[in-house]
Amino acid sequence: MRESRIMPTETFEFQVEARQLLQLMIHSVYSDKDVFLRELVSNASDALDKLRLAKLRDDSLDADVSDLHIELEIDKDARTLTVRDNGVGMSYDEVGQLIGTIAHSGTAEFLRELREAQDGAGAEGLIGQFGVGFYSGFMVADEVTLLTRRAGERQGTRWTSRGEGTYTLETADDAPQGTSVTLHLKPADPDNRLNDYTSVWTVKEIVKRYSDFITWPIRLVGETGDGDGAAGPETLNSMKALWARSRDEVSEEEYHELYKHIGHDWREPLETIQLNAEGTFEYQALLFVPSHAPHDLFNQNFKRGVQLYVKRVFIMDDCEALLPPYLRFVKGVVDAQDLSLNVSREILQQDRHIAMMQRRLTKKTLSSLKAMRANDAERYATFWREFGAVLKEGLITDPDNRDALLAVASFTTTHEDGATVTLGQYLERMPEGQDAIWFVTGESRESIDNSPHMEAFRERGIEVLLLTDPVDEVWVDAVGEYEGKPLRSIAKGEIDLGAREEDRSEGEREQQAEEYAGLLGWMRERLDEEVKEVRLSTRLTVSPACLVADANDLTPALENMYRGHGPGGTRVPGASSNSTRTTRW
Ligand SMILES: Nc1ncnc2c1ncn2[C@@H]1O[C@H](COP(=O)(O)OP(=O)(O)OP(=O)(O)O)[C@@H](O)[C@H]1O
Repeated sequence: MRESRIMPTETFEFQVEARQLLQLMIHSVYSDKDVFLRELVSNASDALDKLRLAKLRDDSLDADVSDLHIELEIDKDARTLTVRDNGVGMSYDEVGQLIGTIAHSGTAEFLRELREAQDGAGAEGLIGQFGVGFYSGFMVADEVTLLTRRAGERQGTRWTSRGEGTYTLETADDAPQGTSVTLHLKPADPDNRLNDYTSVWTVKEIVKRYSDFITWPIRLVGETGDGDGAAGPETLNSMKALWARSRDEVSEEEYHELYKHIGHDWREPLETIQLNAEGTFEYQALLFVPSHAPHDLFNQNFKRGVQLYVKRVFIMDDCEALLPPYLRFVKGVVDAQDLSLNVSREILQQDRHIAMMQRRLTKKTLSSLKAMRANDAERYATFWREFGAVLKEGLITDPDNRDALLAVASFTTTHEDGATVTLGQYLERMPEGQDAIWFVTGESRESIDNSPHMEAFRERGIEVLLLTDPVDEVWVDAVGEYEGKPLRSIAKGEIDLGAREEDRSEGEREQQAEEYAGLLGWMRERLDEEVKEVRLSTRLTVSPACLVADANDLTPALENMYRGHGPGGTRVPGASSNSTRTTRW
């Protein structure tokens, strides 16, 4: 037991961002206010997971884990609803840190997006993404009290706020282990979708809808509306671990609610992937592909990975060893039978079984994406728009799965506006005699369209892949060729597209070269510092001149990126090289 200390009641100001968020909650942009209960139950469930794990790892921890559960208590007279757990709880300092501030890095961006979305339909979706769970209580309550005691500590803490800029903190001697959050409910206002949360029926219905899969019992105590309650408190959820059940037993809605719980997302996932591995090393996995890319997907410290359970016991969030970095957008649960409960991140990185699991989960995910592409083009287009740039990193870092990745990697081309093709489809419609897969890279579609390099290709009707993600510069190099056809940049090296009717004959070209030799020589001299060579070209039809890189050089877009002018903070794995240029006239 830790020493207790008496702290007088102190009033604190919310951090600026927290205050802004609270204001948004109070004047809620979120039409479905019922979700506050999902958020509080979700926090309670996490707190129970944490305590069970802490006790497993340290048996001397002075905490009771004999009946871990969540309680919902309704008091109609006082118009309160309390969500209580006997989980890990929080210390006095933790309450101040976790509840009074917003630790999430993306908060500033979130607030900006939220303000922009205020008038649009997007605002609702944003809230779920940014871990503002606890604050959602202020959508339905005008005062919130949190009483908590950290497992192993003697003294508790009481936190109270009306959400108006300040909160109070005081020590409490009467706090049981765990946390209770009491909401002093606003009057019901069905017109604004503010339901009566003192209604037993309403509360039961919300739990069933949003939290049925929570693996801890959620019990209704106090006013249960069921007579004298002699049969003991009623458990509202079925507690079924969805990943351990066969797919035909579980509804899509149930999967989606689990996704929202673990993915901290409000929207439905795009795809649900289930895997049940039997044999010497058994595990079950339930993976989800979100429908939207998170705002920090390309940040170096993006938290990636799925939740790891061992025999139904939660072990860790963000277990990155189970999927490669290019699948970092995948969320889900993996429950392994034969791992130690004490397994650490370091051990996982070196474990041979984990490496096998990663291989299998990767293949399963890629085959699901392939099936999605084949069966539901529209859904796949959403997937590719959101996550294509990430998946393409795999073309560089995961040669073993390169074919599977190329089977789903989709590119816009000069042929069909908006429609995408795989390299396979490009080859299928490639005219006889074409000896390369042509591509162009650039920062945007517009810059590509205006590129003089496109002229000859446009003129001859040769299909060109339009690549605008920074990673494109690198994977085309790493992959090099597809089915024997080299991938070639239209902006690099000598290009011979074959003669057209109106093209000049060899003799004429030689004559021209002689005619312009003086001018070219003069230019070469003047531009000596800037370019390697100046020569006549057939690749232009309208523009007078263009810059061309040598076949092995960086393209201008990549060069820009390395100089720090490119898309900020973006990581491109495996890039290298330096640059020289040729100017053509
Ligand atoms: N019932 C609880 N027991 C113990 N700690 C809690 C409880 N509720 C909240 N916390 C702590 O407060 C933190 C902030 O909670 P909050 O709901 O605001 O965000 P979050 O849970 O981290 O994110 P999200 O809502 O996206 O899950 C939690 O991460 C947790 O550490």
